[in-house]
Amino acid sequence: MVCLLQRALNGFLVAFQLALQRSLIVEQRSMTSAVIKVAKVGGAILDNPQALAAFLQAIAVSQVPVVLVHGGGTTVDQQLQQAGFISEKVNGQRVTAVEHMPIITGALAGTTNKKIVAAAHGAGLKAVGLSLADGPMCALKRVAALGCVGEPMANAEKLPGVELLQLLLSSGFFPIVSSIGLDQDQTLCNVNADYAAAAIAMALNAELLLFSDVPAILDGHNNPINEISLAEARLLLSQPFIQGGMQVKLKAAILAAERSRRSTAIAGWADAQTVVAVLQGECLGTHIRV
Ligand SMILES: Nc1ncnc2c1ncn2[C@@H]1O[C@H](COP(=O)(O)OP(=O)(O)O)[C@@H](O)[C@H]1O
Ligand SMILES: CC(=O)N[C@@H](CCC(=O)OP(=O)(O)O)C(=O)O
Repeated sequence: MVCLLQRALNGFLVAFQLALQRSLIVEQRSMTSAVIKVAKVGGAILDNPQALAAFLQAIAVSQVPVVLVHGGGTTVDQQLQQAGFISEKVNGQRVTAVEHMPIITGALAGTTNKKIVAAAHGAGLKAVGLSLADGPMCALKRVAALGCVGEPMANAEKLPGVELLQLLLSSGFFPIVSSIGLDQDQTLCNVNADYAAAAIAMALNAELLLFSDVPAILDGHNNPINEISLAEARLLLSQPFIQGGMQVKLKAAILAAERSRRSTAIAGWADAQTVVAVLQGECLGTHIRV
């Protein structure tokens, strides 16, 4: 009798394990076939460890394949200042002297990247820290007027770093990418993180979601702008209330929407529920429709 019961129990356990395995495989398959999202988070989130943890938790629960590109402008400001350097921005991009590059590389590809990797492990994600230079992920042309600054160039062929990202995603890893890249002479360059995210989104044919310290693009009366067409977004660029970092962000969003023919979003990172909703395709923040 005991023996029969034991056998029935074993049979049940085997069937249960098989069902579990099958559902995990189905879930993994649907994760890898879903549209990839390239999420970019501004560096200001690092000043708020609780918000960073909640943001990463939101990515973990969203069940969406995500590549995270991060900024770190505030950390760069602090570290350049500590070293006695004066730094300025032109139209939202940092003028980067060659002697600033070791500090900027350390701040973005080192301190910032590894702090986010550590926090992502805390959220249960299999985080891997990379930079644009790994592979590499995109080709850059120097913007001579800004010093050691690179801007992504459109690339017909898939670069090895893009394949690396696809490999990592298909194995369940969570790539976290800083915006330090290489120009055509293989020299390190500082790249604005919004442009870096747009370039990766285009290369992966992914959807671009730019998370910032503001909930949306605000109009001249400080009201959030919700859904706009690509044509309306282009017109917005010349409006006087689009200033500094938002100029670059809007340009990056337009570029990605134009090239990938996918809607892009500019939303806030401060509320984790908003982050989950945006990752799952809800129209919160500013959406540029294609
Ligand atoms: N029209 C606008 N709507 C919203 N934010 C704007 C606007 N114009 C300028 N900004 C500024 O842009 C900032 C976001 O850009 P940035 O500082 O580069 O953020 P991030 O680090 O998230 O990329 C906001 O904090 C705000 O101060
Ligand atoms: C060329 C350029 O502007 N590089 C940026 C890179 C970091 C960044 O973009 O950070 P945020 O997203 O936090 O602003 C910089 O040096 O600040």
